[in-house]
Amino acid sequence: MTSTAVAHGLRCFGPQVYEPDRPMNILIVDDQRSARRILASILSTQEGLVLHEASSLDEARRVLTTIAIDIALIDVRLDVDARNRDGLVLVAEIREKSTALPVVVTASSEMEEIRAAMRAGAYDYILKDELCEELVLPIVQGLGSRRRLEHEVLHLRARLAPDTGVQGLMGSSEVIGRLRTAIKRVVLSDRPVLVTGPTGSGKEVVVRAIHTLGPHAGDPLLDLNCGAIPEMLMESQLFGHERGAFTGADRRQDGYFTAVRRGTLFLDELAELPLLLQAKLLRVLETGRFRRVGSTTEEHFLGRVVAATHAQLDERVRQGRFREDLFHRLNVLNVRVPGLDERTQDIPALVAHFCGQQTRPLRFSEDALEALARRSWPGNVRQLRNFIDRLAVFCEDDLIRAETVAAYLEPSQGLVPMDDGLKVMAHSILRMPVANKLDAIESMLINEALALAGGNKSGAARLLGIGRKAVERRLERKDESPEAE
Ligand SMILES: Nc1ncnc2c1ncn2[C@@H]1O[C@H](COP(=O)(O)OP(=O)(O)OP(=O)(O)O)[C@@H](O)[C@H]1O
Repeated sequence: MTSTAVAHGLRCFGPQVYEPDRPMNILIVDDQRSARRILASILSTQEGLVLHEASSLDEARRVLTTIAIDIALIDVRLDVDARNRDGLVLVAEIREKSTALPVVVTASSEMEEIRAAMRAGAYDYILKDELCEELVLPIVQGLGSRRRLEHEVLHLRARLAPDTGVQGLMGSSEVIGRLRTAIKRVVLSDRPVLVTGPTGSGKEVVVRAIHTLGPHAGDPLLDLNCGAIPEMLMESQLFGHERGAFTGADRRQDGYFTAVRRGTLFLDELAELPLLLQAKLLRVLETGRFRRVGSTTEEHFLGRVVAATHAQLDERVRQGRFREDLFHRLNVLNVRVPGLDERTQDIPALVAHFCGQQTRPLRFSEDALEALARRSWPGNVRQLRNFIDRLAVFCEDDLIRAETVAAYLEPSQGLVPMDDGLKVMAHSILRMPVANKLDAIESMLINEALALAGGNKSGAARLLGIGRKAVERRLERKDESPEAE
């Protein structure tokens, strides 16, 4: 086998990486070197193509496992034996397991073979007795345009995402903007994704957006809670099982790895996955293959794994409760969903969204929204949603005011604890476009305190929690500073 491109090291038969500007990978499969050379010399006149060659079915499979092949030109007979039809086997396998576009290369006298190839899913055929630029290049160029269009559609879909796939993700803060960008980036790859963030922050919403925006949104999104079922049962749910594999296995059963097809397998609460299954999952991610319980035959996993956890996985690794190699494998594409306290600016949009889901009209006054922003939300967006659901049931007024918020909040849900409150404040101050933030904040605080105390320095000092002299010193310093002139 010769391969002029660096292998992408991807995970399964027909890996997909959507990069519109990358060169087109062409695989020439023929047992005769001279035939491969002729095709290669015709194609080498074209820019933007990277050629790969394979002389047998097995070699072709190996190339397809490691390189994102776009077009495969396949001789039907891959052996001196005239009965050999390995090329047709390859066409069928490619259509089942890959996004490569197969084209058969055969003699014009073999009409039956051509028909069989088209039935197996070949996109076109090239006649061996007419191998020339005029006939080969239009086919390859046509399929190349098709592939580029597919890539472009994916990119455009991802760019238009604010109005489509991430529409369930409410909020307009900078933080949520960055989250949307991260989602759109990971959609362009087919590697596993790890979604992290505190409980109730919206990890599942993010996983759904990744699936919806991806190229296989029409295939299933299956979710499995790794902490909810016993290990044995989980293994058979994930991998499927053969008839008689264990007591009660009275028929062969597909698992999630099969049923998901090219869709998304969402492993929720990943940190709870038992160690044995962690090893098995790693193998699937590395080889793209798995075995049912009780089977000796390997099958291909075609979908994408997206895992979520609110646990600190690196901490679990240190404790020996989570495999380091699996952590690194998954952590390549990490999407972090921030907690609600990091994006209190999103509260009005979230409130409007959840109010819109009620069966009665409900709205919040400005001061009520401010009161919500001052509270801590350890249960994050889920807790906010539950709070609004509760108000919708128990509160008679349609307009919610700050007093109502205070009355209906759970007693345990006090104001933001002082440290946390200061932290949230510090986060937003640090993002402000102000040159000297420390000075700006100090003078703002002093001015506010003076205004509240009616210009009385002692009153302002009491509000600030410092002495009157300290207030005066700071006011003098302010007057002397160059900006004050
Ligand atoms: N940005 C958001 N916009 C709209 N709804 C949201 C948003 N984030 C979360 N939600 C809603 O909040 C609730 C909790 O979200 P979700 O289940 O995605 O959280 P999670 O992080 O997966 O929680 P857990 O860690 O407990 O599994 C859901 O009802 C979800 O629809």
